[in-house]
Amino acid sequence: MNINVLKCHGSGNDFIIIDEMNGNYNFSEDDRIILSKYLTKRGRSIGSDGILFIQDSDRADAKMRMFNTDGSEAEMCGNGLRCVARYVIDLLNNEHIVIETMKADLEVEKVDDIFEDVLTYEVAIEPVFLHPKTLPLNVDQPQHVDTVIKGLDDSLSFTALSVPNPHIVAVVDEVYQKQVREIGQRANEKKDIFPNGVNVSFLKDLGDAKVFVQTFERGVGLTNACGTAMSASSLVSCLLGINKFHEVITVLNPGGMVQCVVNKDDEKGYTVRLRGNATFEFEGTVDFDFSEPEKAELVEQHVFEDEIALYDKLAQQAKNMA
Ligand SMILES: N[C@@H](CCC[C@H](N)C(=O)O)C(=O)O
Repeated sequence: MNINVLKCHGSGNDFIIIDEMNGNYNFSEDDRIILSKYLTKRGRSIGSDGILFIQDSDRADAKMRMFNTDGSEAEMCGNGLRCVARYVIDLLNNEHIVIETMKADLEVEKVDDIFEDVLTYEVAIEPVFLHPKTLPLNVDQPQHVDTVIKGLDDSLSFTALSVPNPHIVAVVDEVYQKQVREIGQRANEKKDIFPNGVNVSFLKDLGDAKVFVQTFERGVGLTNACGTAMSASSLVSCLLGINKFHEVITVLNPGGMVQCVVNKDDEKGYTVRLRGNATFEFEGTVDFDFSEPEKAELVEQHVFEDEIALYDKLAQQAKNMA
């Protein structure tokens, strides 16, 4: 069968969008898992950090479902939601819309560019919980803030939170990719501690409301950036007094940069607004046979060269700032 795909990224965290609202594909749940495992393999048909399926919603403007490269489905995806926001906003010609996700219906909107000519979108990251059972993290206290996780690593202190996918964040003096990978892999092997796995981030404070964040993503591995992780890390930086609630935090990452504002409200508790690019790379068609998924072939139809070049400038500036 032929499947239309749109390749996109948020902060270099890249995805394949498949529009099931207009595509009429009738995928089963198994089909989505197979597509996620095969189309995301780097060096093969496309390659990405996951697939974003856009579906009809009976209560919002559209529904986003996010699948990791191992075929697991995530509760939420911040960088992906910005890309879906752009796609649906363009489709409906409406700049403020609501997207249904697994745990919440989230407002998304087009906002002023955070970098010259790089189209920018803002998404709500909520609900946020600090109770370890919401990840789940098997520990016996109502919150796990800046504390060693027994059985993971004795030298690192983590804060655990769900936004609403599960995250742990360590504040460190220097970020070493090798260490992030090692701890990320270990955390995701230890099902007695994290039964559903976890996204693991290391945050370095750069001063002046700027931080650098590197993440090992559950179901994927090290990525250029993870939107929910940058939101979770920003919240942790406010909880630990590094940054301030209600103020813009610039989050640099290996793929670029975003802005986060962490809000604290008596009624809603903690919420985060995540703002950044949603860059389209190319659109095309994949010839896919579910009985021979490894033979999938991409026919590129249109490459968005100008957007790619404009984003490269942002990424370069982010590199200079980190
Ligand atoms: N990259 C995403 C998060 C994707 C899901 C994550 N790997 C999980 O399993 O929770 C983001 O931008 O938030």
